[in-house]
This record gives sequence, C-alpha cells and structure tokens, in this order.
Amino acid sequence: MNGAGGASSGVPSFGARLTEAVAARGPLCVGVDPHPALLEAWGLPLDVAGFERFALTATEALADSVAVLKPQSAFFEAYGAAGITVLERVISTARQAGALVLLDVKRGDIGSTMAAYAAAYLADTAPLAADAITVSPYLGFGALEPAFTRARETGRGVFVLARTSNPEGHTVQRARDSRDVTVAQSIVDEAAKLNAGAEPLGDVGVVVGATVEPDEVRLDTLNGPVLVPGFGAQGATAEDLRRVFGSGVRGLLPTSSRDILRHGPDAEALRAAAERAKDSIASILP
Ligand SMILES: O=C(O)c1cc(=O)[nH]c(=O)n1[C@@H]1O[C@H](COP(=O)(O)O)[C@@H](O)[C@H]1O
Repeated sequence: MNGAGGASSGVPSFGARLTEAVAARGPLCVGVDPHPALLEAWGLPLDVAGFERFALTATEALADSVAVLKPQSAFFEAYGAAGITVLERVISTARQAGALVLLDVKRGDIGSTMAAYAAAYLADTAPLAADAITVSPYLGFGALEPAFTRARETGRGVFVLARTSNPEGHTVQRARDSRDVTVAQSIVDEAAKLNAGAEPLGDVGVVVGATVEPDEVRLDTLNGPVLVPGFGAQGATAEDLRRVFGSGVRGLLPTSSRDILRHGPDAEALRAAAERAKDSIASILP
C-alpha cells in the first residue's frame, strides 16, 4: 500500500507520524469523552458551556504531552451544531499542540457512502479532518476501501474494529467463517495485506481490547498500529497488555478515557494521571 513510508501525495504517512509521536511522547492515547457524569464530577453545568469547558480543558491539559487524543464524536453530536463547533476546536487545539487526533466515529457503510465519510473526516479541506478515524467493518472490510484510499492520499490513518473491549463483542467477532478463521482474525489479516511492506508502520490499524482473552488474534503480520481500549472503567490494567498481547507485538497504543478524565478539572492533575498511565504502560511494554 505504502511501502515507501510516505503518503501518495508526498506528505508523511500516518504510520510514520504515529511512530514519531509515540517515540517522543510514549504509547498512550487519551479519550476526550465528555460524559455527563464527568461534567457533574468536575462541577460543571450540564449545558453547552459546561460541555465546552470540559472538552477544551481536557484537550489543552493533555495535547502537549500525550501522543494521541481521541475525541468520541457521539458526545459532541449530542449538542448538535454547537457540539460540532466544539469538536472542530478540540481537533485544531490538539493538533496545534502537537498531538495526533484520532476521531472516534466508528463509521462503516456501503462504498459510495463510505466515500462521503472519508471526505468528511480524512480530506485536507474537511472542517472535521482528523489524523485518523475509527471504522466498523460490519458491511464488509472491502466496503471501507474509500476510507483507506483517502487516508493513504492525505497521510491519515484508519483503525478498524477487530476484537472490541465490550462484553458483547465476542458473539460476532469470535464467530468462525468457512475456513475456521474468526471474524476478528480475518479483519486483522485484511489490514495486514494493506500494510505489507510499509515502513516504519502501515496506516491501517486495528482495535483489540485489553479485556479479551489471550491469543484471540494473531498480530504478528499486521505491521500496523493496534488501538487497545478497555482500561480503568472497563476493568483492564496495564498488566493486561502482557496477558493479552504477550511480548513482541509492535505498534500497541493503549487508550484510556474516564480513568484519566476523572482527575480533572485541574490541568496538572490530568497531566499527572496521564504520566502515571504512561509509566505503568512503560513497565509492561519494552
Ligand atoms: O474504538 C474505540 O475507541 C473503542 C473500541 C472498543 O473496543 N472499546 C472502546 O471502549 N472504545 C472506545 O474507547 C473509549 C473507552 O472509554 P473508557 O472506558 O472510559 O476508557 C470509549 O470512547 C469507547 O467508545
């Protein structure tokens, strides 16, 4: 797909940019998830002003020290046009401070509509252009092709849900096809084909939760990033990185939202929580 390690437009590839950000700041993604319960815990009103304060406080506190920030789109969409305006500010604030933005939208549709989603999030001119997005492969991995193509052209990335952290995910994701391969593994294998030969890392990531059983998916040939959710509120700890992935898997990017955000609204406390998370990950990942 991108064997020379650069996007086809000549801009650095997402895989290269993520590798650089993680080398400089450590392998951690923090989710910007403005849950109403967190707004209340921060002493903020449950209105647009409180929501905006929450999202921007978290972003400004973390964007100059964390490799990746992951705003979850649903929380912003809930406030309509005002929420989308805040999301645009979160994206630009984070990127200006040097963080990569993974916009968590979990999109997936027929190819022609997928092209519209790609234009909305992965085009240079899009108001909501992020460095990467999350996508859902339920309509078939191939239906996501417009997103892969647009991401490659613009130096952006795509993270495909493979084995999610929630307890319900296994019914679909551990189902086996006629070759006796699980759905989750087939997603990883398709992503690996797109990443083949890319250096230092491909642009097509997968999502595998820290809450799943060991050895459910083989990642040795992926050559792409692995977003790993499920920490804190969903029960996983840094030790689960070792339990689930063993050693030697490249490109792991643990992500945590509520377990970091609950330390706000104080910016220093938010930063300290992110640093503690990095330290505990560093004690596990080589
Ligand atoms: O794609 C994701 O980000 C994601 C995939 C998955 O398997 N599990 C999962 O929890 N997530 C997201 O990661 C975040 C986890 O939030 P916390 O449980 O608060 O850390 C939420 O925004 C979820 O939507």
